[in-house]
Amino acid sequence: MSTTAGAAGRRFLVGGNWKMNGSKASIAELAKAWGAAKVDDNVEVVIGAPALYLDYVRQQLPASFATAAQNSYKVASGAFTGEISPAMIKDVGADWVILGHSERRHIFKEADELIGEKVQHALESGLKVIACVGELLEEREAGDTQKVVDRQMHAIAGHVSDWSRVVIAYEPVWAIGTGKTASPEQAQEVHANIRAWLKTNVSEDVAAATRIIYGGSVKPANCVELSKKEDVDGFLVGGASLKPDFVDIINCTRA
Ligand SMILES: O=C(CO)COP(=O)(O)O
Repeated sequence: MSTTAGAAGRRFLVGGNWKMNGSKASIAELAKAWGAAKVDDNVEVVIGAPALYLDYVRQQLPASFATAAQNSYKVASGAFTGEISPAMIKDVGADWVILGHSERRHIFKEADELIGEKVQHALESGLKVIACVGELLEEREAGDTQKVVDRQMHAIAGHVSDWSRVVIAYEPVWAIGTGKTASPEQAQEVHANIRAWLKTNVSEDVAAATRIIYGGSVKPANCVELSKKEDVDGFLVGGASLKPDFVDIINCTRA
């Protein structure tokens, strides 16, 4: 899609996923750079910060940037050492949570069903959700990309009460942190298939309205071409969201 609200009317969304990176000093520096930059205000920006810094990030970032946690548990409170809840995320002023990221799935062994339960509880608690799907390299090479993504979509969709608060992030695992971006054609193919899956399994309206964003080695140098694809409604950016020129990615549909 070449404009910030294309023919389908989906607002372009650029998310930053800082993962386990940053410090108070680096956050203050980034916030200063971004605050001084010219940012396309048609684009929705969501910054996923480490939970510990959410409160600080909310204070530092421009008010138009929303904030996200990178994970949350499936209940509001209780004896779950080390976990955080959607209620806590909201309490510190963040509106979003990223769930089902491939690092949660593969390093921390989160299963489809748990991710579905987390999505359900986050939505019931009033958060907006960036729900991630994506295949491993061996799954792509075996020709199983769509089978894997469909299975992950099924586990998420069964728990969604309000699709207007869900964004799907397609992040092929082989493209994350590797410098190997999916080509615009590869991204478009999977995004179109996800939209078709939504049409068949949820509804035509949800399929048309839901934003499907791409993640995996997105940077200023490749974001413009990716953004031109019809079913690419934004990005979830890892490493490049820790740099001042992340604003070039936010502004990519103006390029
Ligand atoms: O995992 C990602 C975003 O959630 C992508 O990370 P990179 O942009 O560093 O490849």
